[in-house]
Amino acid sequence: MQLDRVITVVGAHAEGEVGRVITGGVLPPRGDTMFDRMQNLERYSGWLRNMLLFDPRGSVNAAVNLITPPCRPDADIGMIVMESDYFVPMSGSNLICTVTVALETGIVPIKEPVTHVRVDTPAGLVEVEAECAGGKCRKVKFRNIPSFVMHRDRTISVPGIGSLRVDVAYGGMIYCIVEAADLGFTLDRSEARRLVEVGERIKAAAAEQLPSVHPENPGIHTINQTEFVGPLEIVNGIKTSKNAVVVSPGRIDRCPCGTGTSARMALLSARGELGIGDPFRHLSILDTEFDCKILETGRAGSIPAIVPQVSGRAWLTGVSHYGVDPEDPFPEGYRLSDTWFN
Ligand SMILES: O=C(O)[C@H]1NCC[C@@H]1O
Repeated sequence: MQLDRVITVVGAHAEGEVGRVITGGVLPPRGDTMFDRMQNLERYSGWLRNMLLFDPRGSVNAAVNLITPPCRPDADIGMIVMESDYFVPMSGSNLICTVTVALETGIVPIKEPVTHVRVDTPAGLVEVEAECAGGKCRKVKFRNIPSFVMHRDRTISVPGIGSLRVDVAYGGMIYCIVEAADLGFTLDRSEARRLVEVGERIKAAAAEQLPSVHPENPGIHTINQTEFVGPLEIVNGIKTSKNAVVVSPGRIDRCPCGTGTSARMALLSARGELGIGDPFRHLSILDTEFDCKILETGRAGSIPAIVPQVSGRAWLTGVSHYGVDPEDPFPEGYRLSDTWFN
């Protein structure tokens, strides 16, 4: 066996969504903030994402995370999320996977019954309460960064669809939020492929027609996901809804999407449909769940925001060592449109 660049990765999924975590073989990128580090990793070490996520070592449904020392003195770890098309400031499922892996592999010592972990992310500090028992992490509850509405009740023109009413909100990434019923969707699993096709078209149109920039960090800009939402209903006394986020280049988030949930809670709050402290249950296309609420109001620059809390669970799936045979014609992998959409 001859392998260059041997990298250790612990596999995990959060409520169905794959979030692999690098635990060895990669040095932290340079940068004074986690946002700088994320940009430097993308600029100078794009091969890492390509090698681990593209075929033949990865697959379109996965994301990979790098744990680093934090930049902030008040944080315990840093986290950089690499998704197939974007290095993203924050991701709920990837945070849940990263914290669970950090705890269950001993990178962060477990304290039972609750371990507090402060995660320095490119989007800001995210405080985590991890419920732990028997040496395992059984629930990750996190206080996300301030989330807010960027465009309300706008009409865009989408090729092949025509006029469509949408909202745009930020929850760690920028989402174009669409009522699924407006396009005849019920968010059943059987609709996954069609949701992807339509969702990618909506994303492209919305990104062009509704410029969106974070008021405190101009480096965070442009709609990069479509979130289809179902009706808000009361189930067993809890405000409950289903959603399906289309993750580029074209697949459905398997979990209820932590950043999409945060963006949606900001919209529900702006519409007067979700108050501070109201329990909110968000379901994925697989019917897995995040339990959530709005903790308090906040601000992003001068824009009113909410501070969301999201909780869910991750499970470890294995440990792998990835490397590159020096004779391999695909050291950085490849993407083929049968599964990669583009
Ligand atoms: O939970 C989230 O925020 C996400 N899951 C995959 C796509 C988003 O990063």
